[in-house]
Amino acid sequence: MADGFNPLERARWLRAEIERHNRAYYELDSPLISDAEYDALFRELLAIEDADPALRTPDSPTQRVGGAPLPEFSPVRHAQPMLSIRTETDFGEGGALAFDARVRRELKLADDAPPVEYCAELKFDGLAMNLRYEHGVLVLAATRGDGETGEDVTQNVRTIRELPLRLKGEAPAVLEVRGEVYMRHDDFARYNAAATERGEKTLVNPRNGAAGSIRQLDPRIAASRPLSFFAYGLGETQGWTLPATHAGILDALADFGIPVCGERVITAGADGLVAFHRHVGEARATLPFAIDGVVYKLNSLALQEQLGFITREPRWAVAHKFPAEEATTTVLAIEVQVGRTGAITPVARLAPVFVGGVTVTNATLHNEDEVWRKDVRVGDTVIVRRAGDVIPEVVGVVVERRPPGAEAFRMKDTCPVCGAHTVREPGEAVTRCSGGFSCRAQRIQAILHFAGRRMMDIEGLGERYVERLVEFDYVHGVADLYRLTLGDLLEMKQRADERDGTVPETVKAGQTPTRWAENLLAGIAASRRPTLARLLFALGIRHVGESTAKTLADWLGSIERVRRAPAPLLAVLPDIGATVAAAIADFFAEERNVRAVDELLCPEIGVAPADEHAPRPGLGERLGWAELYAVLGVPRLTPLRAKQLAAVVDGATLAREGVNEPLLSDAGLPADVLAALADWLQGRGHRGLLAAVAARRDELLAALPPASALLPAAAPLDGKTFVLTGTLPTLTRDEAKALIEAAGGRVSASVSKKSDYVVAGAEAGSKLERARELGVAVIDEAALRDLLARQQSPQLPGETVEQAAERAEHS
Ligand SMILES: NC(=O)c1ccc[n+]([C@@H]2O[C@H](COP(=O)([O-])OP(=O)(O)OC[C@H]3O[C@@H](n4cnc5c(N)ncnc54)[C@H](O)[C@@H]3O)[C@@H](O)[C@H]2O)c1
Ligand SMILES: [Zn+2]
Repeated sequence: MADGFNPLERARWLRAEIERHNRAYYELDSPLISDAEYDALFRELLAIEDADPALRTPDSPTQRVGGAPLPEFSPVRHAQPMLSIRTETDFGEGGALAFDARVRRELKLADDAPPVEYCAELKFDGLAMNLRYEHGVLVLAATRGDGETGEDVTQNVRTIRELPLRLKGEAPAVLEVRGEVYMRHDDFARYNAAATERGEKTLVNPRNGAAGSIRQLDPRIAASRPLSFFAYGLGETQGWTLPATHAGILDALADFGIPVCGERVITAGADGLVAFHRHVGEARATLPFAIDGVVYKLNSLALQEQLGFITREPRWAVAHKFPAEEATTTVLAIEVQVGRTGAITPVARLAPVFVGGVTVTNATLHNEDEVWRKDVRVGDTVIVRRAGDVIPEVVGVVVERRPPGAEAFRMKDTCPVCGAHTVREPGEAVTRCSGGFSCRAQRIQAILHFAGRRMMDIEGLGERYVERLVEFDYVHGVADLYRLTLGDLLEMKQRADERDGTVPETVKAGQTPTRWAENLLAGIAASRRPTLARLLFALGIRHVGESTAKTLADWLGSIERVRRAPAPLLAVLPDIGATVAAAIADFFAEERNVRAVDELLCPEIGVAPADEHAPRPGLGERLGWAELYAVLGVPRLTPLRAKQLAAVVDGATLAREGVNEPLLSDAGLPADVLAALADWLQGRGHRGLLAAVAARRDELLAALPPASALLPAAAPLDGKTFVLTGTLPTLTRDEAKALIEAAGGRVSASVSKKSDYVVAGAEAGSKLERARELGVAVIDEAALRDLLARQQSPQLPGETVEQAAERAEHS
């Protein structure tokens, strides 16, 4: 042949290649290529064999089903062969039209004959299974294998909880149920999370998870993997009058107690099939399990019989697939991206591949651990997944196709953008650039976030402009956006064009060359009066997402109040909690952030929330004594205990009467907490503080004083470890321990390098020696009391430290 194409050779090669993939897929449950690629090979072979039937060998994969059964399992000869189904490759309406047309032709229906009735189901993406019930009892479960002979996996199938071991109702002598074993998305995720935790291998996808679990030799392993089942047809039956339709069979199986998927319809004609395909395509992402298409079946069993079978598939059924959500491609490079909070995310640059309906050129690798866990390397062949709108991700590597010399990925210890060193907090998966706002990448991302649609919604301020504005230093912080002039923007564009060597775009009809800049300035100006929630979200405070920003805006009503609210007070707002409250406090503790907010709000720039209001009326009610107790920072008084305390005594009474037994015995607080409370009340100025808060509660709530006002400094012994030894002059060992713990310290039994102090009394023994050896500070009871007394007296709003101390003296 002129072009060197030899169909005989090609067919041979395709057969060998398909065999190889069948083995990897069916026998080893670890495919080397994506289904789409496999299907392409299979179609090509079909086409060659169709063009020249002489090339069709009896052992061609087109003439057979699946793969050989594994020798580890007992073989099961199927009473009726388990076939495959023909796949329509047209993902659009064409697939449904072609099937309906074929059925009508083969049934020899006249053009004006009424539409054919079909049963349409989902095509579950799992593993085909034949369940044999004899007199209602499950006696055998077998895989499809090569269609003739499967594997006996009864032990493993018995572990599927939703499958009845005994059928409901009056069961026939023999009933073989055909269906799919699959793994639900949530079970898959939960299993993988647990496996990761145990340091075990994770499952690549639910399909492989199901297939791999069923073909475990150890039924305990299968039992540990959460599997599910849906029936879709029958094998052999004895002693049963078959229903007249396929839909009738499914209903009957459901009545026997076998799981049958509810997403099925009886419909008529090509239109009905098209509608079902479209409907399922839209619902696909929300289904709790994976499907790879829908299946159409002629509903009437009589008509099914009339059509019969060809080699490996019935003529009366077809699979109409959806575009694959997974594909294989190669990794061209692994780059890292720096996000708004400095988080460094590895990203795989990929050879372009069509998946999930779009061309994908990169996929997130999440973080360093993920890259390691999946061991993705440059040059690797990887399986990429893109489902719905989610960011494409690399699900796994085809290790067999790794080129020699491919090197494992290593995260550099400096930021690729600013060169600052990177840090990874213990217990965190994320590596961050420590450059903060001096890192250009972080600045760019912060500004992009600020301008985003759900934040300040600055029209026209896309990635390209932000990059240039930052790069050429027209914008450093977000406030600078509002200082930009037309001159700045045009100059920036000119500099960028000169540097990039781009010819300025030719003037489009009706567009002046400055139109874009005017539009951008108009977009910036139009963003000046956002809602408070948007502004708060836009600031990019860690953990403050859209809904948290809304809560803050709702309850507090002004950015000033959000800034001044003490963290424990924020923490009692609905759905905020300690982490978020701490993040907000951290944000405003940074000088630069305060300055940025001040700048934005200054009259010259004129960004101002359009909806400031007084604190929500309910705030005063909500901040009952429970919350105020929590705010006051009494040691050991967790929010829950604060609630218990508030249930029996308000702050004014407590300030007046102190911890007295009859008053507090109803609170149900542990003795050590009561002791800590009593102790706290003895502390300098605490009673006075409580009384003052009680007297001025409404005022305080309205003003939401600065954080420093209501909060004691960190407990004096926070994080310090003590060891007690010998007999102290006045304190018992338990009392000393309680005091230390109430002040945030820890008492340990033995001296180590980690000990901060050894408190030694009379007749101290070996611990004292050990402390001296290790150079740990040794103190006596008096010194301990000094440490305990170092607690500062909290201030009230507007008070200096001195004034607070003075007030404390007088109380
Ligand atoms: N990636 C690879 O290397 C590789 C190798 C071999 C096969 N494959 C994939 O497997 C497919 C071929 O395998 P197949 O022969 O099992 O065909 P198939 O999976 O495309 O279709 C037949 C199977 O569909 C299942 N099914 C799910 N829902 C059903 C329903 N409602 N009614 C009837 N059957 C239903 C049954 O288990 C049945 O055996 C190929 O299209 C390819 O995508 C991939
Ligand atoms: Zn950096």
